[in-house]
Amino acid sequence: MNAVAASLAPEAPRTAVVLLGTGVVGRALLTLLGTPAAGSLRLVGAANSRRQHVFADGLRPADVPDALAKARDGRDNAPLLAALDATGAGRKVVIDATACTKEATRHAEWLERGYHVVTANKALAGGHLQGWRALQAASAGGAVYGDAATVGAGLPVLSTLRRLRRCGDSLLTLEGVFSGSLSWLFNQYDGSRPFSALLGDARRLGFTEPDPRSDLSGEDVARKLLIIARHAGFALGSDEVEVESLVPEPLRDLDTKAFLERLGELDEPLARRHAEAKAKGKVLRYLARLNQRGRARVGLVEVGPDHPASRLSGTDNQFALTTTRYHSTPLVIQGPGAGPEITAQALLGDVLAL
Ligand SMILES: NC(=O)C1=CN([C@@H]2O[C@H](COP(=O)(O)OP(=O)(O)OC[C@H]3O[C@@H](n4cnc5c(N)ncnc54)[C@H](O)[C@@H]3O)[C@@H](O)[C@H]2O)C=CC1
Ligand SMILES: N[C@@H](CC=O)C(=O)O
Repeated sequence: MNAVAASLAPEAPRTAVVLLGTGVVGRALLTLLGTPAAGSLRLVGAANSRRQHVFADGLRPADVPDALAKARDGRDNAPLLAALDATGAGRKVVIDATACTKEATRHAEWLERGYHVVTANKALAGGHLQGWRALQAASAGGAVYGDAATVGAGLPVLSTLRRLRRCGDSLLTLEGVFSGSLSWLFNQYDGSRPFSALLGDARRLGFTEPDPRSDLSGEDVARKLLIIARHAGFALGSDEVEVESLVPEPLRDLDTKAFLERLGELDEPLARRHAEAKAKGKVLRYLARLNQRGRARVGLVEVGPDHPASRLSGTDNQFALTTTRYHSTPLVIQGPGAGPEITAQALLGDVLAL
């Protein structure tokens, strides 16, 4: 019997959870919810974009895909929240493992109603400034916003920044590689295989967003930059980040399926950029930068062998934080920054920290 199954008991659990999103990250989380580490949690509902299943006495995580496959079409969050209420649990948690903007816009409302929210979905915190402000106001009521998975797939970036700020330190500048998929792509890309073929691999490995244009357009990196900058006190609007998109103009407005059929059109422009960089003894890296005046830019940069980002491997992210106290040398946080297992662990970690 797995850990969550063992907690399928009539008495009120300490923590009850519902899971939105059973894709790459959601499925990895279901696996973790079946381990002893999650023994104190009761999963009472799960949903994908089309269906949901609710069971107030607790769902075995392994049974969720089957339960959703058998459920009728239809989505409504009210029964999921009602299932949380019905448990009488001390901590009621909505876990958002979707990339859905509509769900993200509800985060503040859930917090206001007393549900803790643990999210991998960056669309609210990294979207319009108004949404960020709504989140801050809603969190003041006591419900917790677990956001570790939104930056660096759980690397201790936001927690470190919060800790520094509590001590009176402040962020001066920020630079690094904030995308696991773009890091993996440019760490691998040497011109021998088409960029589009590598992108196909990155999708299969679960590193990209559901629509990889969110990565290639710089949108996902810009969101992470905004989340960090806002945590550091920069009230940056989403239109204040200069973003270089790697998606050729004719591919920008296609639906996802049509875009995926034309991935080959990415190859020529990137092969050219790669050859130009190589001729100068440099490599390409997709960098995010925030300067002391709050000027923010994300885009493709040629970096020489002396640049720290030139030495990254795999899906490594790198966050170099220069602060009033980490001044002569930045505080650098580096490690894998994408992948279902580590992202799911970041979600579980935030739930267990409540
Ligand atoms: N893959 C990774 O390495 C990382 C992903 N993330 C974030 O995790 C989130 C999920 O990513 P993936 O699992 O890779 O995507 P995915 O496309 O594999 O899964 C998304 C899931 O959300 C569901 N969904 C969509 N709209 C929904 C709605 N309104 N209600 C309920 N379910 C809904 C879909 O049916 C699907 O099950 C995204 O926000 C992504 O940015 C964050 C850090 C790392
Ligand atoms: N698609 C994202 C996943 C994590 O946020 C990335 O590539 O970094």
